[in-house]
Amino acid sequence: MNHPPHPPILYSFPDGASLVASLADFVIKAQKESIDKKGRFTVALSGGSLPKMLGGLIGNPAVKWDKWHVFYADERVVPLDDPDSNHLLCTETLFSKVSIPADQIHTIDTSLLDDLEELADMYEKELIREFAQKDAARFPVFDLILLGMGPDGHTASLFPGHALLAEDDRWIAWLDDSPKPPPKRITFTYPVINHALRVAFVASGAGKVDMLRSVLDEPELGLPSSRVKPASPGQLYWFVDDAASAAVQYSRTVFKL
Ligand SMILES: O=C(O)[C@H](O)[C@@H](O)[C@H](O)[C@H](O)COP(=O)(O)O
Repeated sequence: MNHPPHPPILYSFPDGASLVASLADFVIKAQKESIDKKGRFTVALSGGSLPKMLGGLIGNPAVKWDKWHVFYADERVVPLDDPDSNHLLCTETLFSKVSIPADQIHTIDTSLLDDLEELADMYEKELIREFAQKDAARFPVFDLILLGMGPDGHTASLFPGHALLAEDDRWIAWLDDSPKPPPKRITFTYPVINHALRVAFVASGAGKVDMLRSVLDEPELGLPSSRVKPASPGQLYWFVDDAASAAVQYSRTVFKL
């Protein structure tokens, strides 16, 4: 059956503080719906500024951290204590300040295997264990995948022109030729991203203005971030600031707290 995607919902905020606060409200609402339905909340995180943008959740009594199951939309294949590690970033920025049970944080443990394909297989198997029996679907259905957008339009570790943009079978892929260092990475594929119930991009700053316009107003360019189109009933959201959305023609919802 064909499930055409809903159009993206774009929320634009005057400043970082209101973006952070509204993103926290959005995540808490998604969390409540998921826990009410299934008793758990499955979330995928990315690197960049994203973990910091989740700061509105820290210390918020509405967040049921013990129900969170956290995964990585992508990871740089470096030691887990390397400053380039997304896991290190998320640990320092978020996990060390909240109480997610350690076995519910699904690290891509780069210390276990040198071989990228084996590492991707290992993480894919971990996802299959967590999702396949529970959701009985061909691809996992995440409650929420949180993504950033790079200045070249990449998201997760899906880069413009890369062969992985066409991957339609695997859940987890690997690459050793990332145009942005470090070169070795593990990443969710589009089938995983586009089966999620909710995908939210978070992007801020004037440095994103041209790329955000291209991604939203020129989907025909096929930029990696434009290819994020969760199938119905999934929904794509953009949480951005007004500096990033200044050139966008696509309809905007301006949030007032
Ligand atoms: O893996 C990487 O190279 C980065 O983590 C990258 O994917 C980042 O998430 C985006 O460039 C958005 O970054 P900002 O949100 O910091 O702009």
